Amino acid sequence: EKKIRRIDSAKDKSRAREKDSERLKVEENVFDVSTLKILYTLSNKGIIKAMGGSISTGKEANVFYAEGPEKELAIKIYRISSSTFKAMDTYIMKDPRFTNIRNNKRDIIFAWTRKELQNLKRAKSAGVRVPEPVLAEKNILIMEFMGEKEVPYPLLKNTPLENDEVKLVYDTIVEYMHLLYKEANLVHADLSEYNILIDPNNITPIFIDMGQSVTLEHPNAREFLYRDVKNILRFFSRYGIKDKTEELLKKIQAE
Ligand SMILES: N#C/C(=C\c1ccncc1)C(=O)NCc1ccccc1
Repeated sequence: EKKIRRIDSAKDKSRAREKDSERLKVEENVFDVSTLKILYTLSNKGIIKAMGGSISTGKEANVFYAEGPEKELAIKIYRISSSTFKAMDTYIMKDPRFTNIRNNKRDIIFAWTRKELQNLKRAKSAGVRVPEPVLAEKNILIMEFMGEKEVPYPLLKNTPLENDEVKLVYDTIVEYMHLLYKEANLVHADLSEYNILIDPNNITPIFIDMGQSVTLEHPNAREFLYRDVKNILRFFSRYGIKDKTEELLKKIQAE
């Protein structure tokens, strides 16, 4: 009995160590010197009062919680050593808003960060619920924190919907896709249950991650819209939603 307990606790310890090293590794390679300098400057300007922990990590960026002078903030830091900047290439090089940037990694990542800020602003003014954009500085994007007391709102992926909530959430997502298209002239281009938060106070959707969003002038805009529609229909089919792809595409592109 004692022996087993000892083994268990040893296992727990090694698991904890692994977790810490994992977290350290993640945070290590996103906080390069130039990024730290910017964070330091932003904190001297009073824009960031205190940095919190990591909210989510992706291949190309990390999102951290931070305390702002008034509200809670989310700080999205794009990794300069990001390996997926090749993918960014496709989205940004054909975007008429960014044709003139030099084809080097840092400039692409800085342009991408500015693009996410611009896209959030356009989405917001079109009436789509997104985190309030604050500023973009090199590879750092500051936006409103969507959550409460350091706990981010859950992803749609992790939010079981009651029957009487499904239609409202689905219709709001479709309305936001329509507003993005007609008013903001944008396609999200990575829309899925992984990039929609649900505000638990009123079960309403919030679109996040618009770095890859493209204007309708982008040669692949319709293909990206088609993919977004397929993702949303696939997810809501589990709740019995049976809209057809063509039908939804028409609704989103309608006057
Ligand atoms: N923006 C954002 C996110 C959350 C968020 C939460 C609360 N308030 C604002 C934003 C987020 O997790 N994005 C996913 C992601 C994609 C790529 C790299 C890292 C993380």
